[in-house]
Amino acid sequence: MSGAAMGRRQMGGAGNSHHQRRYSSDQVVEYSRLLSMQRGISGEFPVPVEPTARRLSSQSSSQRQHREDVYLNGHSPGLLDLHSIDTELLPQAMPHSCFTSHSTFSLCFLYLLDTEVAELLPSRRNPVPLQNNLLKSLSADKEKTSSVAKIKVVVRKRPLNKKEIAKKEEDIITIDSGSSFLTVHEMKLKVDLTEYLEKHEFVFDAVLDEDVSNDEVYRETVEPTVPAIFQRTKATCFAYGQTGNGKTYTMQPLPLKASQDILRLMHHTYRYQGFQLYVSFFEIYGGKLFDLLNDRRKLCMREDGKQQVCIVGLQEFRVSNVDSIRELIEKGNATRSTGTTGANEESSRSHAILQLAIKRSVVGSESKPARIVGKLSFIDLAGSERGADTTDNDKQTRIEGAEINKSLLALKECIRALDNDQVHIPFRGSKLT
Ligand SMILES: Nc1ncnc2c1ncn2[C@@H]1O[C@H](COP(=O)(O)OP(=O)(O)OP(=O)(O)O)[C@@H](O)[C@H]1O
Repeated sequence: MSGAAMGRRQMGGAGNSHHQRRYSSDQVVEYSRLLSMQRGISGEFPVPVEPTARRLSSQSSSQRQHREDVYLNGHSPGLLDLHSIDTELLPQAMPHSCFTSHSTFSLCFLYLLDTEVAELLPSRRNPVPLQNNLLKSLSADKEKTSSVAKIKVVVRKRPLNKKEIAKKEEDIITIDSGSSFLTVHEMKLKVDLTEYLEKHEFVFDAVLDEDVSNDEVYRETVEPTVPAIFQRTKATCFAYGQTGNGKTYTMQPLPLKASQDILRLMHHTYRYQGFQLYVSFFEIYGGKLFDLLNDRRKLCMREDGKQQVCIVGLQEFRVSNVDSIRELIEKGNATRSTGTTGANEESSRSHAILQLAIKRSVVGSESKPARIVGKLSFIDLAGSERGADTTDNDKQTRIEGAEINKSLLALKECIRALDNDQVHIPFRGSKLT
């Protein structure tokens, strides 16, 4: 569906210009911006039909060469550390305040991990191998010297929904199958008001098309991190994107799949080594914390003597089989705050954080509390919203939207500070951070 629609758009314009982004972080920013802007023009194009295959094969060899050059000269799709993430990872998205579900139909799906884990991860699948030795050594150095975290950015496209199809909205993204590229087609107007399409190509660590299953999403994103959490690593996987673009749909199956793998490792590879698995699930709603596994009990966030942030009163459940984990996850999901926005009838109005903690008791002192070894956190962020998406909504929904955007802005500030190696990271900007 999307391919054909894309072809139509491309051919429908009076001309084509072609932009390729050079840095992954720019990609995230520019990508969000472009997607946001499309709303105003959706459904306004002439629609001559041009199948995707023809469109792609009609690309000139120089275009293809250019694309390869970009890959070889700086688009190593390896694990990104924060130094390679542009400081403007999220900010442009927020001030633009023009998020819309109607033609923004993909989400950025990221995970961050502690430095230790980078070495433990299997080597990435590079669609185009780095051939330049200098580049190779630079990227190796970068991986080694990354002092804070590693980040991997995966984008998943969702299909147009019924509402969008009914409104004859256009699909503005094409993905070359098996590649890490995606193209956003932006309609522009010349000074003489003739329309033309500008193509923007983006490279991410991975790009998943609309027909990709949740299992494949898991394999691409979370699965490689699971063994690492037995090796004193904390990994965080979060879904970012505007309201209605599929964050919850994508995130919900992941913790259960991860738990299955964790239990398998505990019962086989790490058998008799004293590892235990704990589940906790809470949400941040309106700047306050609520335990989703304990009747939405209000929780407090405190810093201990070691400057570690603790969530006081959060219930953790020790689990040893998949069924009990499934029950807990379902219970938490059912308790989560949802509402309706102009863009999503069942919109999550909170950031939901599900944590799978691996603990271990010291041999010989089983009576003492087990110590944490590693943690896998899944954060289903609330969707960012633009003002126009909330005009139909009541006051409460608009207040929620403002609070959500505020916390996402704080998240952006932290990523920016980490990226700039700043001494002060504004983690106190929001409960989320
Ligand atoms: N990849 C997909 N394939 C099929 N349907 C999808 C896909 N992604 C999302 N959807 C559908 O789109 C709708 C909105 O998705 P979802 O609730 O996950 O969005 P969201 O980003 O979590 O929104 P919000 O931020 O408002 O909570 C749902 O009905 C969901 O089933």
